[in-house]
Amino acid sequence: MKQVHVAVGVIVRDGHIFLTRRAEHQHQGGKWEFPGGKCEAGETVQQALARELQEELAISTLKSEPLVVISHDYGDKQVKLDTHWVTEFSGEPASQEGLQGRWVAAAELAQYDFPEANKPILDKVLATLT
Ligand SMILES: Nc1nc2c([nH]c(=O)n2[C@H]2C[C@H](O)[C@@H](COP(=O)(O)OP(=O)(O)OP(=O)(O)O)O2)c(=O)[nH]1
Ligand SMILES: [Mg+2]
Repeated sequence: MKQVHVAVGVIVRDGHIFLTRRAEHQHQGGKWEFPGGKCEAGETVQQALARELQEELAISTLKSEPLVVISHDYGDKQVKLDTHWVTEFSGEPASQEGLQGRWVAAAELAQYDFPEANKPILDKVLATLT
């Protein structure tokens, strides 16, 4: 099965992370996630990240750096989560697609239900911010 390459942004400001909630009809629906989406043909992961954050949250990414890359097999779908810190951006994140979105304190991230593949991302984020 083909692996889906996903650009994922951990948007951080003042010890808080911006989370969005996946729509019920989507893969891993209802779970909280770090914003992002699939890389399109011919795009670098940074370009895909900037495009997705513009589309989903209407922010412009000014500075990002690699955090971790995770390959995970959900059985029905194989994903590669190419995860980046987003440390500088312009605009105020606002969920554009009718989805829920909110700033969450790092110490409260563990209370949220994330997709299975996110575990190592959470561990790294918590190790860095708490
Ligand atoms: N953006 C994002 N995706 C994640 C995370 N964790 C995780 O397993 N994923 C998976 C869910 C999806 O299969 C894929 C994200 O692609 P996407 O945001 O374009 O998802 P999508 O639902 O539009 O994809 P599709 O149904 O059209 O195939 O990566 C996460 O933290 N953020
Ligand atoms: Mg998405």
